[in-house]
Amino acid sequence: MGGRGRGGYRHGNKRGRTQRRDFRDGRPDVWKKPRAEGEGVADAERGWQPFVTESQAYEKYYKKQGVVPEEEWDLFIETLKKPLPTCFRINGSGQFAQDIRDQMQHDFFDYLKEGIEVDGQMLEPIKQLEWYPGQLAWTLNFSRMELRKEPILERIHEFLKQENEIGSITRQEAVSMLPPLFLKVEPHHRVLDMCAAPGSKTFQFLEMIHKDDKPGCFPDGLVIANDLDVQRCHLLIHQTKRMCSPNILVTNHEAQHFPGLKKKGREYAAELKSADRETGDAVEEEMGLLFDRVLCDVPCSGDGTIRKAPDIWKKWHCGLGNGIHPLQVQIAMRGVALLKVGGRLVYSTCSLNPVEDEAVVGEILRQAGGSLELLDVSSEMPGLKYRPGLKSWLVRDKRKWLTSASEVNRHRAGAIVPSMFPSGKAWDQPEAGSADSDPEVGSRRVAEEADTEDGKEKDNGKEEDEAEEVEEEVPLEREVSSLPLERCMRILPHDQNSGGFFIAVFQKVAPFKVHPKVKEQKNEKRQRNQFKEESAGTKDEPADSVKEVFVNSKYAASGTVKDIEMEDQKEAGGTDEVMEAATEEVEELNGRSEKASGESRERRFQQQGKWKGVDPVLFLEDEHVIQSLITYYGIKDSFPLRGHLVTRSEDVTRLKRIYYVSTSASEVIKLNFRAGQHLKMSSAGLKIFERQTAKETIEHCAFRIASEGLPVLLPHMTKQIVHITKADFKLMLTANAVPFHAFSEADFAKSLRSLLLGCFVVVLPERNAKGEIDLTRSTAVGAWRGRHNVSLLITKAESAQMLQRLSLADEEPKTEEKEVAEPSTKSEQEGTPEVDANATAEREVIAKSKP
Ligand SMILES: C[S@@+](CC[C@H](N)C(=O)[O-])C[C@H]1O[C@@H](n2cnc3c(N)ncnc32)[C@H](O)[C@@H]1O
Repeated sequence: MGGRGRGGYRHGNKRGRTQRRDFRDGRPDVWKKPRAEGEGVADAERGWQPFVTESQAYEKYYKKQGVVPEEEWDLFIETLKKPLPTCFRINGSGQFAQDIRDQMQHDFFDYLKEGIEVDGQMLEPIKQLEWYPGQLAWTLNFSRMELRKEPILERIHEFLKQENEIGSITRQEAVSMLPPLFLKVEPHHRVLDMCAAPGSKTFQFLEMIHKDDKPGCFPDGLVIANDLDVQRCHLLIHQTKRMCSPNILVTNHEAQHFPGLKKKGREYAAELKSADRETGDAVEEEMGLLFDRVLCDVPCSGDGTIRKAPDIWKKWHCGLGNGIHPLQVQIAMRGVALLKVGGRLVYSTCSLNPVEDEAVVGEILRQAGGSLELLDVSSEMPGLKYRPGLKSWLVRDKRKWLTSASEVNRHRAGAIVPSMFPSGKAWDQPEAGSADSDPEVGSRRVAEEADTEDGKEKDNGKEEDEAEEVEEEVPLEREVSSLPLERCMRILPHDQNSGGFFIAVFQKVAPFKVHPKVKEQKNEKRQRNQFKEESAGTKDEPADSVKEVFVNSKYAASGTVKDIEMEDQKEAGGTDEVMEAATEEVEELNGRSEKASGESRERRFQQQGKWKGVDPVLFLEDEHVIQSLITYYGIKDSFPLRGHLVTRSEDVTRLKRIYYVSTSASEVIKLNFRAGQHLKMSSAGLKIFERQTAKETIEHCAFRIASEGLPVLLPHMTKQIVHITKADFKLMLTANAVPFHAFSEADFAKSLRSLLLGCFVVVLPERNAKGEIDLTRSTAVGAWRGRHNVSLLITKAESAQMLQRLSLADEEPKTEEKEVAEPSTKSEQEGTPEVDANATAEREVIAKSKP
């Protein structure tokens, strides 16, 4: 749908509530000083200590790695100590996005082209991100104080805040916008976002998938957004809801073990039999769940985000990168296995560390053994300043700089693995011809061992870095990789006043075959874990593999990426309140049996494979329910319900919510059934119907339209719709339940009376030049028809936002002068759906407080 998530097709969804964080101020800003009693009081007197923005360990490490040319070092460090500018981009593309861009340009940015003076100081002008396609992204660098002092800046701030709230723009770190752009997602692509939460890049993928949508049509593509962390999955679901897309599945797996959904047993054998034996591998690749695009935005040390999270200065040590490297390789390799031949994969980190960056890319290429090409994408983003990837670097461990795996102490071999070095060669690489002679297997084996090392051994980088006082010699001889790692891109913060970032873009050129030895090791490991689990006899304990990753991800995320992303998300609308609501809903989907069995609601990591505690996604096949929906809302054949409605409950009588999935999502759900339900889905598609409880309406249809579902359903509805005038719409927005006789248009009251009791849709139509209703620009809101009056199914805040948006606020009537009756019967009050009880009560308060 044209305006999905872009403010174009405005409807009464929860965007207002989700986005109500201040555009700039909402984020807990670590740079912000705590509010002082008296503004003039000195920092020291107030007890506020500035962040320490230096770290010997960090500076030594990066100086020696040669990540930054010597002559730029001072500028690099100086930039790292400055707060990060704010960036935002206009959501979507096409005419609607260009209109907003032109409005911004004309109303605001043209005034600021030359910069602006505040307190005698010239501020930086607002700048376009040169490399962002369509000139749809900007960066601005004003402090709160500067915003307050200059009215034009204040107005810009307000404008951006409002547009962010209604979903026309998204605030996102500039460099974080890059991976989806390099993936070049098309509407027919199946995309896997392996480590997706909180979802800023998933949101971009959905925009790309829906970029050519016509009202009422869905693309063939699909986005599967996965994250290990259950709570972050909730955030992801919440974030992507804004797009109102049925083309999304949110899953909750360890990315390195993401299920391939390959069919097993007889069906699989039969298909293989009918295929050409010679190309058995290719056939195997084509079966199961494969993707056109894969993003591995992996967990990392996050030291590229140090400007936004200056606490990293204090926490940084070289063990962070070393510890997460094996997991990064594993995740990427799983991505490679799940990628179609011809497809693209992006590996990205917000770390500048070559051990997390080039070393992983090198290992991916070695393990992929010719099935992958590292692409030179330097011409794909004109204007983007970046540094080519390094071919040579060092590994630091136990206060030593190491040039190759041969220098690693045997007792450290579990923590410092060969793949961390430029050559990737194992220290004990066996003779050619032996079973272990393949270097990829050698390094893989050590990586696997590293997994099973105890956390203490891995985690000792900090003490060693802190203890270091003596300047040691740096080896002069360095290994140099023979791989084309210069095709990777590192973005240094001082290049374009951004965060630090690393990207590598791959193309799969041939089927990838996991080395039999690696397969064997994996199986052995799986069996070991199973055995341990069984002998421990504690079903509640996650398998060891899960624990290992838990350690790794905690390690990677502690105080860095996770927290920052989480804060970002909150800033983008994920308030605690919203998180709770989202959590509750997803828990209901995911965790009913978990709750029933008394397990902790807070449990974040669940078992892989045949998971428990998560209700499966089921197709709604109850003909009575489906028929009642079709009849009540007059749903056309152009919107097929059969095979597209899913639920989480087998018991139709207790069904609370119904979700709509696109054909592409439906196919994956079916495949999941055939393959034995290995995919653990936290959410599927978008919520389209919710159960209504009012007795008199249930006989017609037990479900009302959910706000997210309205934009996709409306173009296919023929019943329960009324068109409203601005004046009457305003009345509905400002008042509680409005009696039929209170509307100014007699015809409108008549059409209301002709509706069936229960849910209906109010449309404030916008017409195109030909006088036809343009649904993409019209406003549509779910409403409730009682016996004597009607009310909108939105909250007070959403009403207020809509009033403002429609520029109706100025012409508001004095609501109290216009008598608005209360619902006349108790049953009618009871008939108003629960979610609206608050909304209507809140609206009443507004109405009464109006002058
Ligand atoms: C860098 S963040 C991803 C940011 C995200 N791509 C975005 O743009 O909003 C890394 C994510 O990886 C998740 N994670 C950590 N270990 C993981 C694993 N083994 N499998 C899947 N996800 C993992 C973390 O929960 C975190 O949400």
